[in-house]
Amino acid sequence: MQSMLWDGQSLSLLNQTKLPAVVEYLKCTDYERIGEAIKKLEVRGAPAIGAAAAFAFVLGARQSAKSDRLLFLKDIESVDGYLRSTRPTAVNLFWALDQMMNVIKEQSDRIELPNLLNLLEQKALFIAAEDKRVNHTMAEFGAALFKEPVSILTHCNAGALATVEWGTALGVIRQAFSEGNIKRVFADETRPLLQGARLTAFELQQDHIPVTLITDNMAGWVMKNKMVDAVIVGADRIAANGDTANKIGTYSVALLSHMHQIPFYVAAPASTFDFSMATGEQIPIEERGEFEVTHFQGIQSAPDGIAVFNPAFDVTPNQYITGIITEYGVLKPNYQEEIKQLKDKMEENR
Ligand SMILES: CSC[C@H]1O[C@H](OP(=O)(O)O)[C@H](O)[C@@H]1O
Repeated sequence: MQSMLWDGQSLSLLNQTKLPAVVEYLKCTDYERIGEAIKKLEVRGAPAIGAAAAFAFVLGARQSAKSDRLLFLKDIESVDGYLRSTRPTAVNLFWALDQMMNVIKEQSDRIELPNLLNLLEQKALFIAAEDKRVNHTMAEFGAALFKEPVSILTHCNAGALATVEWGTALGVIRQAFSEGNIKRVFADETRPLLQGARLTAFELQQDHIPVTLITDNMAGWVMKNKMVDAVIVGADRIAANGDTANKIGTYSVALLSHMHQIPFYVAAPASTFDFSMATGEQIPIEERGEFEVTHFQGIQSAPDGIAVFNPAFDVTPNQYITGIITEYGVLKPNYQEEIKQLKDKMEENR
């Protein structure tokens, strides 16, 4: 199941708001439509958002292509600005757009426009290919944590549908399953948009991985009853001290894991780290509309006019995180120092 497909002229996005009942691809031929898909969570998940934005940037650059170099640069700035405005929390969106803008800054006054457009497409393709490679590398490091069959709880969807392929948290689970070390996966349904019920349960069932769906308020009880050996979740932004933003409800799962002395792992590529943010206090938390909370599958489930608070993410302080699984290995506390070393490794690889 591919979250997106690039054919050289358009980006086809698997419409995740329709899953699991309907498998439908949206053929996007302009950057605004991809931006709209990110806003509406037709495509969602930090790495998937980053890759989709990179291809949107390619389409936007082609739409902006004109002989006047200054006008082209002005247009591309507005394409970049629009894409950056689509969702605020997943840093992969901004990381990917920085990668694309760097091509413009480094090359735009050195090469002809057709060659620049080709370079941009190569960069977007590289971002997508790297996501696939990184997910598999990270999965091997994560699976090595488990030497015998375990039951895992996960929250939201950090699978192939949240990335270009394979997944981060679900990538670790897929690898551990292939090594015979997954007994069962508990998937939190993940209110209000049900990424766990609609997407994680769907992905794992498709892969014949034993998955049990639970409502979010059951996580504590399955832990209390010793039905969970470890928790693995994804991430949308990790601060320089290891504080991690992820889907709303993750913080509660982390506290429950701590209370029940269950290892709590975050799985995320290096592109999810925000080295400019000292702690999680500074991570912008997206707030979404009330309809998502007052309606369940389109049916009103709360009184008219009720006040609603709908933060799409929360932040788990680093002290509740047992390890952060990356393509560079599993980071352990003291995260400040380990994340600095990760940053140095990234710069060496550049
Ligand atoms: C592999 S990152 C997935 C990450 O993104 C999800 O948020 P959303 O569905 O709103 O894009 C959730 O936080 C996942 O853990």
